[in-house]
Order: sequence, then structure tokens, then C-alpha cells
Amino acid sequence: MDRVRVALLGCGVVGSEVARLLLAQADDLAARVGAPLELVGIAVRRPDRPRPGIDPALLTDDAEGLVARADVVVEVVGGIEPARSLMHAAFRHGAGVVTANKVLLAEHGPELFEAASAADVDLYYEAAVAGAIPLIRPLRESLAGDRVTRFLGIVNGTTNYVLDQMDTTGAGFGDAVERAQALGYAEADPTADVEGYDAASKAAILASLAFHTRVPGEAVHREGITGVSAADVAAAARMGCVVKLLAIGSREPEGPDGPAGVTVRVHPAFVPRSHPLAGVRGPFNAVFVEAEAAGELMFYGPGAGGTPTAGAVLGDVVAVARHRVHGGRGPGESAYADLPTLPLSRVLTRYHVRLEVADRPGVLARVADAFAAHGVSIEQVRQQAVGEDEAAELVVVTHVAPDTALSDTVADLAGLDVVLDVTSVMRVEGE
Ligand SMILES: NC(=O)c1ccc[n+]([C@@H]2O[C@H](COP(=O)([O-])OP(=O)(O)OC[C@H]3O[C@@H](n4cnc5c(N)ncnc54)[C@H](O)[C@@H]3O)[C@@H](O)[C@H]2O)c1
Ligand SMILES: N[C@@H](CCO)C(=O)O
Ligand code: NA
Repeated sequence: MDRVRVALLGCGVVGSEVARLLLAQADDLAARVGAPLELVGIAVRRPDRPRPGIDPALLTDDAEGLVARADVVVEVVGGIEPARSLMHAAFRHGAGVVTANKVLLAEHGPELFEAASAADVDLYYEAAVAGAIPLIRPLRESLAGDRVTRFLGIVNGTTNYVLDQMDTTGAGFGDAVERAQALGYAEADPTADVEGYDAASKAAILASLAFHTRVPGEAVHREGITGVSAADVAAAARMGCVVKLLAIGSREPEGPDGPAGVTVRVHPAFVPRSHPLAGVRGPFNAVFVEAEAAGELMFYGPGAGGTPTAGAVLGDVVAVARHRVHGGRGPGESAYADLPTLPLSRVLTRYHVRLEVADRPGVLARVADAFAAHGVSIEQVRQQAVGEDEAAELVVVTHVAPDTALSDTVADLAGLDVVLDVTSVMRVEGE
């Protein structure tokens, strides 16, 4: 093969950087691949729009036609359609695909991996989870001989920036989101990030890979950070913790509560300041992976941004192009373990519960009784007066308890006449 033809679909934040780096590093990439990479075209919606540094002759609005002329298709359009159809078209034409599209993989991964396998071509997606951080390849290849038992990480840069601002400046949620938008971290519509959808797609992809099973995006338990208040962040600080949006996947053994399987969840949690994840600041990402032989591994770096993400895309382009030149293909989907995704009731966690209660004799005992009635053991209780009236804030930290026992406790607490409000319920993770 005297050259590898690369088609780029999408020329936005990531795509424009992929195009720039492909051209700027052409000689190095050719040496690494064993043949030159030829950028044969860039599919865009508006080919007439000038794009600095990009030859207008490369621009086309005929994405289908471009895909038919490529050996490697880079999909950085995002969303479900037309990305999904274009990837299928690439496979039909015998082209390998590199994508950064976590939404598409979390929703339609199995179908796309099957199509790639049937066509005997590659589907690579390092940039889809935690941007530039090498994470997909270590899970898919370096840890292929090990048994991953758990991952715990920060996989959304926007929400990490927002929570970090709330922690370091005392800002409220709304102000912190506005700062994230002003800096270009958060989109004009930040729903996918702040409601945890983006992190849930990434958690689904990581869990599928790590546990050799299929976890669809909708099977991930998802809570965003819109309910996290400045008071929650301050309460975390008083406990020596910081609030982080975590993505957690875990193998659960067979037990009295049900069969073996996996749990996968995304939610805000208190993380002790001594834990390495607490030190992940601003828009950075980090993922802890625990494996039986390797022990604890941590992957850290920029989880987003045009240039870092384009670097991860190009790493995949080199791998897929090498296979075109030298033959063979990389590992495909590995879902042989076929483990069920278990309900959250199988998860054991510590909880931090904040209540507003009447400040009179016997209240503490009644609150403690509600926890005891569901077998939830209390580790710490702290009370402080609030305002002038006869109310107090009560903070209860539990020992590990099943999720269902805690939610039943909270329902009972909310029904007590001495409890004026259950202000917040947060999990405590990472100890
Ligand atoms: N931006 C990041 O930091 C980042 C990080 C990791 C992964 N990703 C993923 O990379 C992908 C691209 O993200 P982005 O930030 O570059 O988005 P973007 O919105 O900046 O770019 C997407 C581009 O695709 C174009 N487009 C849409 N429909 C098209 C079509 N039918 N034909 C041709 N072009 C079309 C849009 O006009 C836009 O220019 C997404 O899947 C995203 O989730 C982005
Ligand atoms: N919106 C994502 C981009 C990377 O997928 C984030 O904030 O992490
Ligand atoms: Na990555």
C-alpha cells in the first residue's frame, strides 16, 4: 500500500485540530505508519465557509461520497445521525473507523462493533472517554491479561471545573456554570454535562471494556450535579472532603442479595481530601482502575479540548492505518463475560445526610431510631443551631449501608414531624 487515504467527518473543535495535526506531522506519521497518510477530504455542513489553514479543495458536503474514497474514516461530527449511518457506510466500503463519539458508542456500540467485525476492519475510540488520557487502549490491550475489579473516576471536565470553582471560591452552582461557559468548558446548553449524561455514556463504555460485557448507556444509574449546593460543598469541606462527580463501575460477587454482575453509576459524592481524586482540579479528568494482578492504577490528564482530543484521535488513526499497511486488525469488542448490570441496591456506600430538625428534647433519639430501624449504622452525628428559631442542622454520617436501606431511612426521616427538611443526601466514596 503506497498511501492510506483518510477521510475526516466534521471540522469543529476536534476535527479542525485533527486536520491541522495530520498535515503538520505528516512526515512523522508516515514513518510511524509505514506509508503516507493522505487527507482526501473533510465533510462539513458549509463547504463555502473559509477555514484558516485548510485547503478549501478538501471541503465537501458529500460525506457519503467521501467515505467511499477512504481507507480510514475519522468521525468527529458527534451525535447519533448521520454519524451512525456514515460509520456503517465506512464498514461496507472496507474502511476502518476512528471516533470520539461516546454518545453513539454508549447507545449503539454492539451494532457498530459487530458491523466492524463482519467487515474485518477496526473501530477505535480512545478519544471517546477522558479525551487525551490513554485509557481505552490500556483497558483493551495492556490489561487484557488481568481481571479488572473496579474503576472510579472523574470523566467529565465541565462538571469537575464547576465543582472545583464551588469548592475554591464558594461560588454557587449557577455562577460556576457561567464561568465554565465563559472559558469554553461548558456548552451553551450544559445539560449533557451537568445532568451526568456525558459521564454516564463514558461509564457505560468503560464498564463494557473493563468487565468484558455489554453495558448500555441507559443501564447506568445517573445523577447530575444540578442539586449540589454551596451548602453541600461547605458541608463536605467541614468533613475534610470535596464534592466530585464520580463514574464508578464495580464487579459484584454472587451473594445473598442476588447473582454476580456489575454495578455502574454516576453521581456526585464526597471524596476525602487525602484521596488522589480530590486533587484533580479544574477541567482535568482522572480514573482509578483496580485489577487483581496490577493492583491500583491511576490515569490522569486533560479529558477534553480540541488539541488534546485530536492527539488521541491521531494515535488511533496511526494504529488503524498501520493495520491497513501491514495487515491484521486490532482487538474488537470483548463481551464474552455477559454479566448482568445489577440494580443500585447491590451497592454498599457510606452516606452523609443533612437534616433540618426541631431543636427540642428527644429529637436526636427519634432520628437515630429511623436509621436503626433499617439497620443503618451511624458513624458520626453533628448538630448546630441555625438562625434564631428553634431549628437545628443535624449531620449524620453512616457506616457502609445498602442503597435501599438508606433510601428507606430517608423516606422515614422525611415523614417525622421533628424533621423539618432532609436537606441533602450524599454518598461518601474513595476511602
Ligand atoms: N470537544 C472536546 O473536548 C471533545 C472531547 C472528547 C470527545 N469529543 C467528541 O468529539 C466529537 C466532536 O466534538 P466537537 O467538540 O469537535 O464538536 P463540534 O460541534 O465543535 O464539531 C462538530 C462539527 O461537525 C459538524 N457537523 C454536524 N453535522 C455534520 C454533517 N452531517 N456533516 C458534516 N459535518 C457535520 C458541525 O457543523 C461541527 O462543526 C463529539 O462526538 C464529541 O463528543 C469532544
Ligand atoms: N463535555 C465533555 C467533553 C469531553 O467529552 C467534558 O466536559 O468532559
Ligand atoms: Na482517552
